[in-house]
Amino acid sequence: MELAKALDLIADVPDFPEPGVLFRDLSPLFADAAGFKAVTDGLAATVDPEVDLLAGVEARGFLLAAAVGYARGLGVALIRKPGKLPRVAGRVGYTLEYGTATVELPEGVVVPGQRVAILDDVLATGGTVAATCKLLEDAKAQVTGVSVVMELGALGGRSVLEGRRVEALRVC
Ligand SMILES: O=P(O)(O)OC[C@H]1O[C@H](OP(=O)(O)OP(=O)(O)O)[C@H](O)[C@@H]1O
Ligand SMILES: Nc1ncnc2[nH]cnc12
Repeated sequence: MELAKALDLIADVPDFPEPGVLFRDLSPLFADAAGFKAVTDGLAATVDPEVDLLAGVEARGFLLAAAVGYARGLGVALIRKPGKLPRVAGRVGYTLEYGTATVELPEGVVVPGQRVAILDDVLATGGTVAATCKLLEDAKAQVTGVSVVMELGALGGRSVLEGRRVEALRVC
């Protein structure tokens, strides 16, 4: 499937999870075999060839990082929401378009000096990815870039990540 057609499978849902938020729901895209493949291939092409490891952000980022990791022969660091990890190497709090959140890095996953690319579905305010960059850099990893399916340009995520390589398959 053509990438543009795959991206058209993303549904816009008004007023979720709260009034005023236009939620970009990737569920129909993930459920479509050809669409999921097109987006996986599109994201895989954005990842620097020199990367050692991918980082996927819970929960939707897990699917994308796993698929791209398989396509590119790379492992995945699971960047998790609080309370899930038995051994926490680091923790960073941040604000989201609709609330506050925390991300955690598991122990024994990142080796100092490793080059890591971050994968997620949506870049909105950039809070999640900025927190993930800090988490990885606190662990002495080198963040090579960020790849997302959709960037919500009006929410300014790219400016929060100034100086970083940010690749989006679609900017809305
Ligand atoms: O750029 P930001 O403003 O930080 O927003 C983007 C983040 O928000 C969504 O995750 P959410 O926290 O809703 O979690 P989920 O994937 O578990 O649904 C999305 O999957 C990104 O991770
Ligand atoms: N509008 C939105 N749609 C989907 N995921 C999001 N994460 C933050 N804002 C979002």
